[in-house]
Amino acid sequence: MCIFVVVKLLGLADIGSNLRDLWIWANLSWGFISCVICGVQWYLLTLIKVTPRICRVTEEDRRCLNINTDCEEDTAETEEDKQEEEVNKASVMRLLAYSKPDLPYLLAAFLFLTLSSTGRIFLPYFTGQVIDGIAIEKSQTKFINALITMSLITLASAIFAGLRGSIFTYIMARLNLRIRDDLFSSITQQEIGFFDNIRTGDLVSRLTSDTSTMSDALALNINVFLRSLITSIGVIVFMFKLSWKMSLVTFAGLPIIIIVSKYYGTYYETLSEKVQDSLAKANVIAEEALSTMRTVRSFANEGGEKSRYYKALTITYRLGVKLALIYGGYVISNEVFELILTIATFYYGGHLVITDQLTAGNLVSFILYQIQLGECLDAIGDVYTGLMQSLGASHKVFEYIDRKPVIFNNYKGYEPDRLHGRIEFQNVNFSYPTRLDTTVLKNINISIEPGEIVALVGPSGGGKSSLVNLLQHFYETQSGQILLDGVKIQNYSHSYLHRKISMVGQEPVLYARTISENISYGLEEEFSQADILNAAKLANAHDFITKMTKSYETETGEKGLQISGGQKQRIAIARALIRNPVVLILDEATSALDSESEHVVQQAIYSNVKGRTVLIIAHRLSTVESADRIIVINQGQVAEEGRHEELLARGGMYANLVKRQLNTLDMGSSKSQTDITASVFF
Ligand SMILES: Nc1ncnc2c1ncn2[C@@H]1O[C@H](COP(=O)(O)OP(=O)(O)OP(=O)(O)O)[C@@H](O)[C@H]1O
Repeated sequence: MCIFVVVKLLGLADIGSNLRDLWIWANLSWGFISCVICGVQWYLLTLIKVTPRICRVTEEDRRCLNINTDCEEDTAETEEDKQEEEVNKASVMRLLAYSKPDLPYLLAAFLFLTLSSTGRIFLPYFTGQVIDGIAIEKSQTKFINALITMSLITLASAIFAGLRGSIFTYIMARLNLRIRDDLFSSITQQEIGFFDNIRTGDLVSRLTSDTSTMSDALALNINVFLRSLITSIGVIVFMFKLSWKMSLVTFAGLPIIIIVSKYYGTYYETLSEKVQDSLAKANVIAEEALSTMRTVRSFANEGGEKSRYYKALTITYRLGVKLALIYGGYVISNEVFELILTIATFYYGGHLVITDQLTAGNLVSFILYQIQLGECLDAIGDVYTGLMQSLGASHKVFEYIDRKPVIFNNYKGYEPDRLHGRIEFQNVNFSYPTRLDTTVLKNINISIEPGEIVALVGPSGGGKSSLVNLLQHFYETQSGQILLDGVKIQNYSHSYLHRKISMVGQEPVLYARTISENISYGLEEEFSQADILNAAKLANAHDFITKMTKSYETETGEKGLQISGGQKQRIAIARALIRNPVVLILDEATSALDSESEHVVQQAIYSNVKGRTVLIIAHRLSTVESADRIIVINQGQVAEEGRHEELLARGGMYANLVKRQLNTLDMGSSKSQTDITASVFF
């Protein structure tokens, strides 16, 4: 109907009707009004489809009519859309606020953008002038003048475009730096429970791809959007100036192209999102397999992992096929509509040139403008999708940047000059945040004196590691408190607490750095080379380190994979000892050592414990028996406590476990004494 109105107007103008006649405009207005009414009707029809009216159908109707929950889905979808819109609005504001420090650069970039876009608008006009000068007027002066003007405009526009591009890229780099820094710092502040619940791959993709997509929003999409918008406005003005009749032909056909593009675009976008999601799932599978390649190899499960990955990829592939079909349909229909529009323009333009209503040069200019407008509208469409993607990504990034950790790390807390190392657990009850329904520690009351060596023993899963996790303030207790020298651990400064309490964990993590850097990890220049050597000697690591060709400068590889398990443990012990901690926690820290090395390390620890409280979690009898006190933890409770001999005499759980252990050893009478002391206790 729109096209009909336009064609009627052009036809009347062409047969020489007086366009000032009222009846002509009344007729055209009627056509236009009916067009609007038609649009409104279509809109109302679409609304009916998604109104929750069907939802008022009773349960009985639903059963009789076998109506499913589609209507609920529809309403849910509209709710979701609304929410997404709100989120996008908030993200735009946030993104703009984030760009505040770049305001001077942004203003400069926008200035150059306006200048370069304005320059580009004049180019087709002068191209037409050159053609008119050559072909119609055959005037050398006219075409040379037009050529010079065109060259100057092109040159200026190129310089401005270059300046615009580099400033936007610079802004993008600055924005990226700020966002990544803020995001990484926010993530590293989160409580340990947060990391229990989230995949590392997820966080890494926030840090890498989402932050890039997000800065693209500003530097790339907004740049392209504004550039295309300014050019489009200028182009439309020129088109109407050259020929209002031809402009009407162009704009009559344009809505069809826009509707087709939007229809396909929305569908394409939804499918693309699905492809991205399925690809992310496949990536998780690949990441898991690649990061555990040793385990995969040792179970010879390469085939299993391959087929898991292939299955995930097949989903992406199927979606990809659908996407390809949709894309094909889109390109064909788009090209056909564009062809129709071009033919209409040439046909009508040719008619205008032949009837002397338009010059040939102006026709060429007009067609160039038409192409430019098509490009700009295409770019605006693409930018919209890109902008939405960026906003989606920025929403996720801001969610992490804004997240307040559940456990607050006190950065300016209590820092006494001297710490004695008295530890008290008072009525502690604890569940992990990921499993709140399971109480891991139940009413724990333990008091450890400064300088005492306490061994925590008990069956696996009893709660020993959870106790030391709490002592390091990795988690918050549900009730009760943990005191260090009579002060709640949460009142201490974060860095002070972790300088005074050092831990060597069950699977010590080394970084892909040199041995020397691993031992001094986190110490920031407050140590000497002698300190590193001393700590390594205490941990019985010095000898094996100096035997390596690069000695302390040997790289340990990713997660310390280039050295043995026992060597890794000794470096981790040296890393704990260099801090000269008041409380030393060894959670199965010597389990990978042979009994000889373990003995040396233990001697080193025991002879250096003066003024140091040591908490040892161990399964080996040799490690446990020489402790000042043994605490048996079973099912989250303190089952028994006392010295080795006392507990043996008491004949309780500890004694039973020792007896059972020794019986097992008696049966293997060929074992040496070393084997006995090294054997697994619990
Ligand atoms: N991060 C966690 N999230 C949820 N539950 C956990 C977590 N870590 C441990 N648990 C659970 O808490 C309970 C106590 O585990 P903990 O590691 O403290 O036992 P443990 O005595 O140190 O065992 P082991 O001797 O095998 O190291 C177990 O049931 C375990 O499954």
